[in-house]
Amino acid sequence: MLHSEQGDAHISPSGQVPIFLIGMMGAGKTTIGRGLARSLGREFLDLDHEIEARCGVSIPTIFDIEGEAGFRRRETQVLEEVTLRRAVVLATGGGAVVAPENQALLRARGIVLYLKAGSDELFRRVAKDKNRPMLLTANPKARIVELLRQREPIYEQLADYTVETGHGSIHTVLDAVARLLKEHAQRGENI
Ligand SMILES: Nc1ncnc2c1ncn2[C@@H]1O[C@H](COP(=O)(O)OP(=O)(O)OP(=O)(O)O)[C@@H](O)[C@H]1O
Ligand SMILES: O=C(O)C1=C[C@@H](O)[C@@H](O)[C@H](O)C1
Ligand SMILES: [Mg+2]
Repeated sequence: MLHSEQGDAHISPSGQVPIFLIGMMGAGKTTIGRGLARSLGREFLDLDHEIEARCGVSIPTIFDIEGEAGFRRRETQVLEEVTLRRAVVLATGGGAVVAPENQALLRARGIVLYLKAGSDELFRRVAKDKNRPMLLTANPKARIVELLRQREPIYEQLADYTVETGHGSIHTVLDAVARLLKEHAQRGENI
């Protein structure tokens, strides 16, 4: 549910409430986010890309220079800024939900949609991609299992809606999201 913060969120004109996608690496936040934004006629923002644009370097480089703690500080700063944008679909980073201050921003400022997939499928999707510093370990599959175990309760607790993305096509997921948002609007909720 959309909780108003400083009284601003609930007075957004129709079509202005930001939609935040949360979930693990490979769950489809970027892919589904782009498609959803296109179908709603909204701007699409990706938190990881916004961080990279502001820093002028890639996320792996930020991890190399500043470590995870430095990346997380930057992630919170950029999240604070981009969650104020109206009428956007925002794909967050896989770990953006962990910091309590980030949870508060997401909860207060928009509709939170959890894209959920199991560890086998997540691993299949990200295995060949070297751009994910959290997975640069001897056993990336075990790392995904562990991160999912830690984060799943946070994703579940933060989500207004959850959509399974581990099976079926991108099209099927986009249809399911569109249906949820339509029902949300039909209940008289802001969107
Ligand atoms: N049903 C589906 N829903 C979403 N993505 C799917 C689906 N089926 C296959 N895919 C593929 O899974 C991959 C999802 O990767 P994507 O980069 O969108 O994830 P992400 O959640 O943004 O990850 P990260 O947090 O690392 O940025 C894409 O290559 C996409 O084509
Ligand atoms: O799951 C994570 O902790 C991360 C996911 C990516 O989206 C990036 O934000 C970064 O690689 C960290
Ligand atoms: Mg992404």
